[in-house]
Amino acid sequence: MNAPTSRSDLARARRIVVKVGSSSLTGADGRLDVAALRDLVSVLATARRAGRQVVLVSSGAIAAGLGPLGLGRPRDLATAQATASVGQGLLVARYTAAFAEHDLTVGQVLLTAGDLIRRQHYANAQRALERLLALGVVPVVNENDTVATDEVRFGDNDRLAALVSHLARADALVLLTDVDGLYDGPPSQPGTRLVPEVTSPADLAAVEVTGRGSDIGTGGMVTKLDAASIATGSGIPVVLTSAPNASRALAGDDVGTWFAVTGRRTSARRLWLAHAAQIRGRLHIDAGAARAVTDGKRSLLAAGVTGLDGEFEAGDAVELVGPDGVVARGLVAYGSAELPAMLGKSSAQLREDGDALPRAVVHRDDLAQVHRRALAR
Ligand SMILES: Nc1ncnc2c1ncn2[C@@H]1O[C@H](COP(=O)(O)OP(=O)(O)O)[C@@H](O)[C@H]1O
Ligand SMILES: N[C@@H](CCC(=O)OP(=O)(O)O)C(=O)O
Repeated sequence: MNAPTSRSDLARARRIVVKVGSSSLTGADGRLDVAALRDLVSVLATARRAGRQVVLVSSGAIAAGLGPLGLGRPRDLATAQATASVGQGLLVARYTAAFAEHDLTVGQVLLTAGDLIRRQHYANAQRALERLLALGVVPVVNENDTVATDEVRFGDNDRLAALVSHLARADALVLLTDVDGLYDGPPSQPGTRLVPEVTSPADLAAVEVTGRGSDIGTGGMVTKLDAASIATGSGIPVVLTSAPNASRALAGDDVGTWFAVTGRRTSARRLWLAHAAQIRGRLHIDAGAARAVTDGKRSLLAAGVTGLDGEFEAGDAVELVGPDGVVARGLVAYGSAELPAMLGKSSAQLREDGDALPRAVVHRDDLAQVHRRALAR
C-alpha cells in the first residue's frame, strides 16, 4: 500500500512493526510482567486475524533474566549480556505460549547492529523476515545483546525498530512505551502537554526531551525521536503511545503522537550511515567541498579537507563538518594517520607524493547527507 498519510489511514496498514519497550513489560519490581505481555499479544493476534502482518520488536530480555538470576539492574556489560542470555529464552518462551493461545507461531530473530550495515547480512535478514511473514509467523525481534559489544550496539531497541521497519518494508511503525505519547517536556514536570502530531520540524521546536528513560528502559524519548526520524525520513509513518493504547493505535484512533512521513525510502546503507553508525572522527572541509558533497552529491577529495579530529581507520564512519556545521557522514577511505599529509592537495600533487592512484577521501557512494535534523535531538 502507499504509506499512510494520516493517522486514520493506519487502519489500512497491512504490514506493521510494533516495538514494545522494557518499561511496558515490567512490573514495579523491575521484573517481567506476564499479564502485560499477554495483553499485548492478544491485540497483535487480533491484527493477525484481520489479515495484517505484524513484526514485534520486543525489549525485556534483561528484565526477564533478573528474577532467575536474583539480580538487580546490571551495571556492567558482561553481566547485562549474561542476564540477557538467560532472559531472552524466557521472554520468547512467554511469547510462544501467549501467541499459541491464539493459534499463532512466533519466530525469534536476534539482530546486531552489524547485521544492518553489511549488505549481505542485511539481505539475509530481509529474506528470513519475508519468509517468516509469508509463513504466517509473528517474528519477535530483539538486539542480540549477548554478543553485541559497547562499540557496535544499539542499546535501546527504538532505532533497531526503525531499521527493522525499513528492512521489512513496513507500512507503519508503532512505538509502545510507558507514556501515552510525546510531551512538550518530561511528563514528570507539571504542566507539560501531549503533542498530538508531528508533521514538520516546527512541531518539535518547543519540545524538550531527555535521554533518561524510566528506571528499566534505555534511551528515554531521545532514542524514540531518533527512531521516528529514521522511519519517517524513509517513508514510514510512526505512532508513539503507551502499550495499553496499542489496539486503538492499530485501528488509527486518535491516541498518542502521530509522526508524518518526511522523506522517501532510501538505501539501508545510507540510512545506517546517517542515523546509526558509530562516528570515529571528523573531517573539516571548506565551503566548496561542503557544496560539492551536498548539492552536487560528489565525492569528497583531499583538496577540500582542511583538518581532522579523532583516530580512525580506513572504512570507519566520520562526520564531514563544513563552515556551518555537520553536512554529511561517510565512510573514509584513509586512516587518520595517513590523512594529515594529504590535506588540501590536488590529485596531481598526491601523485607527485607517490600515491599512484589517489582515491577520494570519501566516495560519493559512501556518503549520507545530514539534513539539519528533521527531528531535533
Ligand atoms: N518529552 C517527553 N515526552 C514523553 N516522555 C518523555 C519525554 N522526555 C523524557 N521522557 C521519558 O521517556 C520515558 C520512556 O523512555 P524509556 O524508559 O526508554 O521507554 P521504553 O522502555 O519504552 O523504551 C518516559 O517514561 C518519560 O519519562
Ligand atoms: N535488548 C534489551 C533492550 C534494552 C532496553 O532497555 O530497551 P528499551 O526498553 O526499548 O529502551 C533487552 O531486551 O533487555
